[in-house]
Amino acid sequence: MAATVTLSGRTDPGLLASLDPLLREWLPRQRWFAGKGRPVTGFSLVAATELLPAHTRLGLYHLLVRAHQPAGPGDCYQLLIGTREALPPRLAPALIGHVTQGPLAGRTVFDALYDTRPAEVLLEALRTGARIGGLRCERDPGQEIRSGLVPRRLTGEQSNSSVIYGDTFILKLLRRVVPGVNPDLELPLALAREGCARVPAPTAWMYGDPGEDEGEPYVLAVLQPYVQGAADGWELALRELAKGEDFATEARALGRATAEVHGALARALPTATLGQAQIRPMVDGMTERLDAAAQAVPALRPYAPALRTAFTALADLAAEGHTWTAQRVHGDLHLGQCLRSASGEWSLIDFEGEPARPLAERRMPQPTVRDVAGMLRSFDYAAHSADPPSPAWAHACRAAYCSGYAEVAGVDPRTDPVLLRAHETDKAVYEVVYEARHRPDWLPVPLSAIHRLAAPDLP
Ligand SMILES: Nc1ncnc2c1ncn2[C@@H]1O[C@H](COP(=O)(O)OP(=O)(O)O)[C@@H](O)[C@H]1O
Ligand SMILES: O=P(O)(O)O[C@H]1O[C@H](CO)[C@@H](O[C@H]2O[C@H](CO)[C@@H](O)[C@H](O)[C@H]2O)[C@H](O)[C@H]1O
Repeated sequence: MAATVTLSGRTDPGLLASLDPLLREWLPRQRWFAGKGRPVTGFSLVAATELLPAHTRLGLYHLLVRAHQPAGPGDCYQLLIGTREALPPRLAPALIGHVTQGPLAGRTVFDALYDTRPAEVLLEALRTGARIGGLRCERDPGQEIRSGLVPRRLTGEQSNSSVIYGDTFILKLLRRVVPGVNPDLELPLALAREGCARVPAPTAWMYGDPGEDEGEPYVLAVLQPYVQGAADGWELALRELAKGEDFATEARALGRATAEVHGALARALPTATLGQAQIRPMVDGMTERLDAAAQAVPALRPYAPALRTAFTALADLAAEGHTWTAQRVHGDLHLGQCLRSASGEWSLIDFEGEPARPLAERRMPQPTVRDVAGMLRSFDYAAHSADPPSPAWAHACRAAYCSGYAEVAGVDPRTDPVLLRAHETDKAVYEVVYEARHRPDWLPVPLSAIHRLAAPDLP
């Protein structure tokens, strides 16, 4: 590991000032930038660690940078910034820009996750349990990490950024970070302790010291075994749809896998009973999200009154004295979070929850139907992304998934239609906002579901 120097934003204000104009251009263009649609008005440095000396052939900074935007304190992002005199052509897509002022004047800066050496530096830090300035790595002593594994950046649309090492491990570098326990590490660790093999067990992870006035460290990165030769559920579903094949057998297996993970989470972490006092704020949250979504996406507005009845029906049941069990759940389960290994076994990944929600909310016990609703929506998504759309395919998958779930959990999610409809509606509303913000071309897919959910009794 190279010698390291810890810098502090407060003692080296020139560093961020020199990057500022470049980051203003580059950051909002990144898929993982959460503040789309609002201008970035400035940056402040939460932490800076020099991992490779800045003025050598390849310099490397680890930065936690707060991007200020109108309304609110702004989000904190994890950046791995490489500096070189010039970029070789292979790194052209990683370009952030050419620095003209301050301590890095004359250097070209780039997203260092595209480069091999910075990715090797990260793995080495994790392998050795390094402490570098405010960065602190920990690892599972029971899992071996060989040195010298060759890194390659995962391409594709992601909420974070990942690097695969020699087809053995995958490292997820969280991009928008908040201080505190992150379910993307917390839940897989708990499941590993419980002996649940449906989720890759974390091998090593990295924390960042909190900034001033922040109590808890940041979880910055998680390394886990790479499921070799895996295909994700979304790819597989689209492939079968294109061939006109049904997916019910896989959907059933996915239902069983989901129920196994839920069972292990219920054993590993606290559960709760939800009565009126807990359902009321849950329903208020769903209603507020719907109102905010209707505000942001005009196409949703005509449906809002009918969608609201899905939430009031749940509140009414609670008022009559119904109670529900809640536990920790995945929180953002969809086909893309399910990996089928070469041997046909399903694993679940990405326990971060819905990235836009506050951490405390994502860590609260919830009805397991939240995840079931996510998967049911996903079958619908696949069927309505197909040309022509295939509602019958979605219907068969949804039924098979619920049956598979019931085989393991002992309870079929369809036996509580009010709870299920409220969660599916909440999910579809989330998707409308997500697509409007990130992939406007996809907006018709959740909107078609909104149309159906608003008129549940139509054939
Ligand atoms: N353990 C794993 N084995 C194989 N591929 C993985 C593994 N974990 C993640 N992936 C791949 O990486 C992609 C992104 O991972 P994910 O945890 O969903 O990140 P993000 O939060 O950025 O969406 C997944 O869609 C999957 O293709
Ligand atoms: O990036 P994440 O995997 O954490 O999740 C976000 O992006 C997903 C899209 O990549 C989005 O999922 C939606 O689109 C999927 C098809 O691409 C579909 O299978 C899902 O059912 C649908 O929700 C997810 O909502 C978002 O949080």
